[in-house]
Amino acid sequence: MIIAIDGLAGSGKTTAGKGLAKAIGFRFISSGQLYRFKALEPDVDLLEAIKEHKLKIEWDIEWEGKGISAELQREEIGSRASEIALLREVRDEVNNVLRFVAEGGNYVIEGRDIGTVVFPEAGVKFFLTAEEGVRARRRAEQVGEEVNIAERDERDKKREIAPAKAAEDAIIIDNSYQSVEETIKEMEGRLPKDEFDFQRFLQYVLGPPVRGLFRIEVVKSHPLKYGRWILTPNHTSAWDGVCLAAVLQRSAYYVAKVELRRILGPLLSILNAVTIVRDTPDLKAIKAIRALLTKEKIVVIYPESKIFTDGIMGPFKEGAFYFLRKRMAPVVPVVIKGLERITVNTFFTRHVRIAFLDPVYPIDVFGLRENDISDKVKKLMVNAYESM
Ligand SMILES: Nc1ncnc2c1ncn2[C@@H]1O[C@H](COP(=O)(O)OP(=O)(O)OP(=O)(O)O)[C@@H](O)[C@H]1O
Ligand SMILES: Nc1ccn([C@@H]2O[C@H](COP(=O)(O)O)[C@@H](O)[C@H]2O)c(=O)n1
Repeated sequence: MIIAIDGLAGSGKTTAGKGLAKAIGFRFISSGQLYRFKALEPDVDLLEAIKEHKLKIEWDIEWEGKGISAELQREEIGSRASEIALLREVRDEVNNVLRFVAEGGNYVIEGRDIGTVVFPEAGVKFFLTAEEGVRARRRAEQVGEEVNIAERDERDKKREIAPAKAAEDAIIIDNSYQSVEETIKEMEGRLPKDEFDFQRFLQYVLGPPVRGLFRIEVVKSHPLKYGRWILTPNHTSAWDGVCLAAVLQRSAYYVAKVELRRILGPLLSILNAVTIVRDTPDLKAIKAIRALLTKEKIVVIYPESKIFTDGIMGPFKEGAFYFLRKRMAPVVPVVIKGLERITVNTFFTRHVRIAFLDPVYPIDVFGLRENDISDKVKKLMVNAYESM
């Protein structure tokens, strides 16, 4: 999901955008930083640098392994950036890079034309504004020098290509007299929520007893309330899907082998399962998963594809990482420990621990093959399992 934040200089796009991204577990990109980088290094081909992993633009810009945000923040660079931002070829280059990096990810992206030009299909669009005097004072405090914000506003608003303006469907927030926290809270309150379904009902009703019965402890969490995610848990028991559902704040769509339909029948659909024929490229299932991700849902795919009861993870099938390599969604590796070799005698003495590892985004694995991606994620999961 893309959340676009546009607005004029000093309206708080970067500060509130980063805060929102942290609160909801998304990554953040400042497009202004890219224009600033282009002003500083005009000869660098941005897309090539990204593909070679030399330029990192998420959160703060890193160039050849070095953070350069302080340098980019200088007023002189900001002013030069707003001049080169008038040029069509520079805008096209920056926009291509933004679209390339963000494809299939969950991002908050700030700028002047994110909702109007770069991502007109963004899931939510905000336009932040504040009185000119307030913005000028904020900017001056940030850079420690007097700032002519009116001149920059004029250039950004009146330029012919992609002028800074609110998209027709943008939510406009005037934060002149708001704290940063109030602005973030207001934005989060405007994000689209999932519709209530049967699985969500079960999570409400059965979540607390299941958490109590298995003494579930989430040892590492990641916010998953919004956006599209693929969860790839290890599979030690038929109960791990139940334990996972009991700690999620949303419904998830479980990818299950088609044979389960014979046992569970229509209950499978009510529980949001997507059935898959194993060991073949099941195009129907791939299409169904792609559609769910486009609708910003959570999909659970077991990379081992069957249960390994003894706590030693089995070989990972590459299919789970197809959607990551095809840039459709980030993967959150999930490690579940404490359900191994479950028997009637040990059922009531379980202490289940669950870790949601840091998400792996399509851009992180650009250039890797599916089996390299699967090895990389398995290594992360095995290390986490052994340390839990
Ligand atoms: N309600 C608020 N929301 C966001 N930022 C605020 C708010 N109140 C004060 N600020 C302050 O405003 C300053 C300017 O914010 P920020 O740099 O995020 O603006 P910006 O819109 O990204 O500006 P630019 O486009 O020039 O980079 C920051 O120091 C921030 O702490
Ligand atoms: N989407 C964008 C983002 C920025 N610009 C131009 O870059 C200048 C620097 O941006 P900051 O947000 O870091 O201040 C800005 O003044 C704009 O001229 C842009 O055109 N489009």
